[in-house]
This record gives sequence, structure tokens and C-alpha cells, in this order.
Amino acid sequence: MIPSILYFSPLLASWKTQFHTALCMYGQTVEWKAIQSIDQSPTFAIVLLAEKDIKASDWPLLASRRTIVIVDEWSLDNSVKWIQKGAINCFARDDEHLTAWLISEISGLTVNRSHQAEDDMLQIIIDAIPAPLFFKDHLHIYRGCNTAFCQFLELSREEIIGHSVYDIAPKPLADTYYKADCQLLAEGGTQRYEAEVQLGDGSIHEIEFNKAVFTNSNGQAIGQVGVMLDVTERNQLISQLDKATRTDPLTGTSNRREFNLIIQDEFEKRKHSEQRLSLMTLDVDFFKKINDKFGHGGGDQALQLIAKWLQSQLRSSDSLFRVGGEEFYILMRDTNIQNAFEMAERLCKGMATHIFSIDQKPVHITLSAGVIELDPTTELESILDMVDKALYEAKSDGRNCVRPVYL
Ligand SMILES: Nc1nc2c(ncn2[C@@H]2O[C@H](COP(=O)(O)OP(=O)(O)OP(=O)(O)O)[C@@H](O)[C@H]2O)c(=O)[nH]1
Repeated sequence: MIPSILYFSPLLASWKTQFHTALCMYGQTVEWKAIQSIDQSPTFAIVLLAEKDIKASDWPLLASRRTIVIVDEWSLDNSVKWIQKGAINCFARDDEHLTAWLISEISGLTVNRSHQAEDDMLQIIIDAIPAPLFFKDHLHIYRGCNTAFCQFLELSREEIIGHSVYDIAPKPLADTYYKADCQLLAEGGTQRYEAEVQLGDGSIHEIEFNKAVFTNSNGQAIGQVGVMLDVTERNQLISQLDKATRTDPLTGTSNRREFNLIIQDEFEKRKHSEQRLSLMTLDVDFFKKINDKFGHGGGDQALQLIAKWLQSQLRSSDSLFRVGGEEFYILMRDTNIQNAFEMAERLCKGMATHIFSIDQKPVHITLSAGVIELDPTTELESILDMVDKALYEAKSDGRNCVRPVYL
């Protein structure tokens, strides 16, 4: 006869002997295995835990095993408390009823098959649903799932049903699901959230969970049902789309939309920090002539070369934006007006002496610029107006020069 395995926690090491003898007397062959915590036992196993050995991290797994809690002094209140946490029974150390109860458990006399037909019908129905679907009881133990859910996790139904989420997911992910489950059961109703799920091949997918609590006829929450939608691709598309709406497709730099978002944010931060912030507006001089000489394609190429060159001149804390046809902004963090002015001069001089090549022909390009420091006591709109005017001043003063705004 194959011995039944009984798992026990450290404080029950010597205590178990009396039960071993009693069980043998009634013809039960058992094997005892010591465990330090409940996760070292397989699901469905009979696990005997001394109350003092149980840690809070063991609680989510109590119901996925046939857990018996052994207490020093039995009380109805305490016993019910453990049963509500998922244990199937609670006995005092010296309670001989435990022997009879263990014999019944080991013999499998408690299995109730009266609802088998309904269960089979429910399984057929949920298997027809293409999205992964599962349901858990109020103790967070999986009580059912459809074929799509098994395929999704690459686990068999046996590896899921009766298990706690801590049995089938890595601990950090299981913590997330467990927390969400607790919240849903406490609040009732429905819940929708996104979380990562690790598949059988180790890949991580972003999943939208749509869950709902179900109740018994008294309105008491007895479990939850969840449907999973794989939104990994959808989220990737959203983030690509979001990036595209903030990027200038010609030069790859950030565009005006991104500038509007960033400048608001940086300006708000500036109001609560001593870190200086400056803005440079740049416009390519006589750009129309480049288009006229090289065609629109040549002009596009020039804009790409200009953006690349500007980017190569910046510090990692500066941000470049293409905000119009041949107009660029540079946001300079940690920079006062003096430093911003020097930097603008350096860029204009550098651009004027740099020789670009379009269609193998050398091209000279110059820039006009305005600079301003973002004073937190001035309205952002007026700052942007003033720096634009400074740029027009640079244009009307002959181009290829910088005009600073001193507030
Ligand atoms: N190739 C190309 N040209 C563009 C693009 N956007 C704007 N332009 C051109 O840039 C030129 C800008 O001309 P203007 O505003 O008159 O300015 P400018 O010729 O640079 O002269 P100033 O700014 O006064 O020095 C126009 O001819 C636009 O068609 C673009 O994406 N690609």
C-alpha cells in the first residue's frame, strides 16, 4: 500500500509520534515530511501546521492544501478564524478526534461528487469562450478555468485548479494579483486593471483583467470570475502612436506638441526650485533659397543635417525641438541667461563655419536666435512671446546673430 504523505511544520516534530502510532493501529500507512513553510508542500496535500509556525505569507496557500491548524489551546473563535482563512480544520494538540479526522481524509471519504453533471456542463460552456477565463473561491483558490486559460498559461487544468495564485505565478506577480483579489472581494462589484503575466515560455505579457465578484443567495461574496485580454500589442501600438505624435517625422527630434507639454512641466518645476532654465529660439536664415536651389527634397535633407548637427552640440540636459518649418527650440536646464546667450552665440558661429553637403555640393547655413531665461514670476505665455520677438529682432538686425531678452 502506498503511504499517504502528511506534511508538518517544525513545532510538530515530536508531537506527531502519538498520531503515527494511532494511525498505524487503524491500518493507515503514513509517511511524515517536515516543512519550514507551507509552500514546500504540494497542493491538495494534507498539511499539519502548528499555529505558532504560521506566517502571514502562508495564509494565501492555506486553502490550496488540506491544512489542519494545531493550536495549544482550542477555542471556537480561533478555530473559525483559521477556517475562514482557508484551513479545513483546527484541533488542539491533545485532541484525539484528529486521528479519526485524518483517517477520513486519507481514505478520501469526504469527496462529494453530487454536482458532477452540472460541473461538466459548466466546463463545456466556458471552454467555448475564446478569451482566457478563470474563477476562484473566496479564499483565492482557483476552482475552475477554461481551455483558453490553460493554453495561455501553458499549464494543465490539474496544475491550476485547487491551487493558489502563489502556486502558479512568481511571488512578485502573485502579490499583485492577490492584492487586487482582496480589494475586489472586499469592495464587491467589478474590477478592471492591467498587470503583467508570465507565460509558460517565460515571456511577460500585459494583460487587462476584467473581474467580477459572485455571491450566494444571501448576497455573500463567495468568489470571483475573471476574463483576461492580452493587450501587449495594443499597448505597444499606443506607445508607438504616442511617440509618433510627439516626434517630428522628418528629423526625428521632438515636435511642438512635445515642447508644449515639456515646457509647462519644466516651468512648474522651476517655480519650486532654484535650478535656472533658459530657452533658445532658432530660425534658419534664407531657408527658402536652399529649397529653390536644391528642390524640396534637398531642403528636407538640409533640415535633417541641421537637426543632427544641433543635437551633436547639445549637453544631455538640453532638449531640441523642431517647432515649425525651419524653426527650432532648445530648452536648456540648469542654465541662466548669460550661459544661454553664450551657448546661442557658440551655436550660431559654429553653424556659420560648418560646411554641409547636399547633392555633393557645399552649403553654408546661418541661424538667427533669441534667448530668454524662464523667470518663474513672469507668465509663460509672455516669456514665449518675448523670445519670439527677440528672434525677429535678430532677423531684422541682419540675421546670423543672437538677441537675448533680459527680464
Ligand atoms: N524642404 C522643406 N522646406 C520647408 C519645410 N517647412 C518649411 N519649409 C520652407 O521654408 C521656407 C521658409 O521661408 P521663409 O519663412 O520665407 O523664411 P526664410 O526663407 O528662411 O527666410 P528668413 O527666415 O526670413 O531668413 C519656405 O520656403 C517653406 O516652404 C520642410 O519641412 N521642408
